[in-house]
Amino acid sequence: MMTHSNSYIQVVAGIVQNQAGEILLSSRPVGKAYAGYWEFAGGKVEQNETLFAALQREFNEELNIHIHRATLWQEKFYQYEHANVHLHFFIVGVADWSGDVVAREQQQFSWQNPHNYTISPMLPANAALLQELADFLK
Ligand SMILES: Nc1nc2c([nH]c(=O)n2[C@H]2C[C@H](O)[C@@H](COP(=O)(O)OP(=O)(O)OP(=O)(O)O)O2)c(=O)[nH]1
Repeated sequence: MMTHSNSYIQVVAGIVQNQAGEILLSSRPVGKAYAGYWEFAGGKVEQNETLFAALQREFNEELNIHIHRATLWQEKFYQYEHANVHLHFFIVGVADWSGDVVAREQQQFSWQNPHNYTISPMLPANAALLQELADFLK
């Protein structure tokens, strides 16, 4: 069991589903590390913030949607050249969010079929997870 809570930045990311069984991907804005790469919306957890509160805050800030409920699905550790991250991936089912999706931070968003992505590149830390997700959602 890895315990890296001191040296690893805590990050939350949400896998939001729609009625068509698609999942929501976001592109990283210009100016950030890996700008233009696709990821699940989310971001760094702040001091004294729960993972779920961070997820709610990031989705409101970035995509204008409200998360009512989310289920922690997977955790991953990854070492980038810019940071070491402890990623917490949440599944947000079709009934677990509301609002109209609006890209509020100069990013793009795209609803994607988890069995057939038409966008790239994806963040390298997510490669294995995207495979597991296709199996999980089939
Ligand atoms: N949001 C998100 N981040 C991910 C995913 N996969 C992955 O490796 N990451 C990494 C990229 C970044 O190093 C880190 C998230 O940090 P960030 O810089 O985007 O967070 P933030 O929005 O809070 O950034 P900032 O306010 O500090 O600019 O986690 C993912 O699917 N979603």
